[in-house]
Amino acid sequence: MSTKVSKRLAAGASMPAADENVLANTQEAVHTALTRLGYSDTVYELLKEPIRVLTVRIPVRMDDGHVEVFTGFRAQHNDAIGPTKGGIRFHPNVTLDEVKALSIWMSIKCGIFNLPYGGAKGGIICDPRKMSVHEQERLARGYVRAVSQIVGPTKDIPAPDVYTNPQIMAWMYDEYSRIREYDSPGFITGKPLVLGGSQGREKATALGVCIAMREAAAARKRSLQDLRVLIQGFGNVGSNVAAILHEMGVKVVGVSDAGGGLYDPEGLDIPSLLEQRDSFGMVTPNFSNVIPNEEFLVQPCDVLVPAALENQITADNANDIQASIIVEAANGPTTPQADEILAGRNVLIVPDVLANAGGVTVSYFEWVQNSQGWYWTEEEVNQRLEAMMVQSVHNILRTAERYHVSTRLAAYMVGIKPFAEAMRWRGWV
Ligand SMILES: NC(=O)C1=CN([C@@H]2O[C@H](COP(=O)(O)OP(=O)(O)OC[C@H]3O[C@@H](n4cnc5c(N)ncnc54)[C@H](O)[C@@H]3O)[C@@H](O)[C@H]2O)C=CC1
Ligand SMILES: O=C(O)CCC(=O)C(=O)O
Repeated sequence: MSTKVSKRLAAGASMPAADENVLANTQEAVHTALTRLGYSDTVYELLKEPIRVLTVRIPVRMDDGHVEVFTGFRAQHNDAIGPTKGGIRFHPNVTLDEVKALSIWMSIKCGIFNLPYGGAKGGIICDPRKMSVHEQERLARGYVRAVSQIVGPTKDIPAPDVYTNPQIMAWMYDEYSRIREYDSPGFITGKPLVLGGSQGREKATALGVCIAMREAAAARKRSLQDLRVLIQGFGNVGSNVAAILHEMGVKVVGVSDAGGGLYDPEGLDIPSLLEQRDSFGMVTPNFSNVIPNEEFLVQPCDVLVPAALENQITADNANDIQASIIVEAANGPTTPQADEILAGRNVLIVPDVLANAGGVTVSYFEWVQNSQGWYWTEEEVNQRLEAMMVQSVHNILRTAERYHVSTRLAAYMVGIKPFAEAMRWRGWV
């Protein structure tokens, strides 16, 4: 760990456990990647934090008549390449540091996939599971009013993330268009199809994860059809990974949600679980044989797909994880200490910034279609996504081999380089 980061961690009494501080971990990874590529400390100085962060307070009239004030954030990491882009998360544990880290990860994804964007991310501290639909709508609209000055189709383009969905994107799109007094479909992606959404966006992150899994398995000389897969999280990403794998004839032996996990070594009945799933990705309340979340990740499997939240694979469970391949669908699921343990055990990791970038890639397709008013078929979307995923996975595997570094460091090196170069050409550094 660099001296700067160690000092920052030592100074922060109220910070989370050092190994679980997602912002410090991300800064450390960016620093290592830039140093390895030979860039100066000035480049790191500009890339270690978002260039712009807005904290907003959003008053919302609740259904019982009282006003509740919510805190929200929008972090824009770097706009040297183009407008910034990234999802909005509704979750009770959202923090500013988390949103900043998520915005940096968005930049790395865009860099790896050569998308003409920098990264951004938004979050609101709230629990939509305890709010009515009308309260969620008022919150979504209030957030857009609060950040409207810094977002827009050529400035910063939001999208869905944890506990947000096409309906919330539709309200946000409507609110933004009213403020600007013209229809602006390119302001936000992940919209319903009838409002200019893209074919394939809903499943795009999951499809990208499955393509990355197939390529990683091939790199280990394994066929996907022979593998047993364990999926943590049964929301947009996790449930669609399960659905796609099931269609491909791959055995899904475990799925979990915020309440715990279900496991069957013979393979779960995925179509039935998909039918029972609620809009917040919960399925376990319908079962009595639920495994506690702490025990779920260490169940027997060949491939583990974390598709929930950050810091799930830690020094506490990394030695007991049985998968030989981990495909990170979630953002930031693995701590640096766990990474080291897994590397020592020769576990192949397809890092988040590579594995889950199918989502932002098809969001980019949506934005392109909105600007052209010309819409593609699902087949066209999926073919383009497949080509970009395969190329990116092989690029990262080759880079890891060439520089003798982990796949995560290789992904950071490939993803951060375009930002360093764009800033140099612009004369910023
Ligand atoms: N939706 C998208 O297009 C993209 C999502 N991601 C990432 O994928 C992850 C999942 O996102 P979504 O599926 O969109 O969210 P979602 O809100 O649709 O689903 C979240 C799922 O995680 C489960 N969960 C929450 N806490 C849990 C815990 N402690 N243990 C096990 N499960 C838990 C929930 O019950 C739910 O099943 C997040 O890290 C997100 O940032 C990354 C790229 C794009
Ligand atoms: O679709 C997008 O623009 C962003 C998706 C996202 O938030 C992510 O990749 O973490």
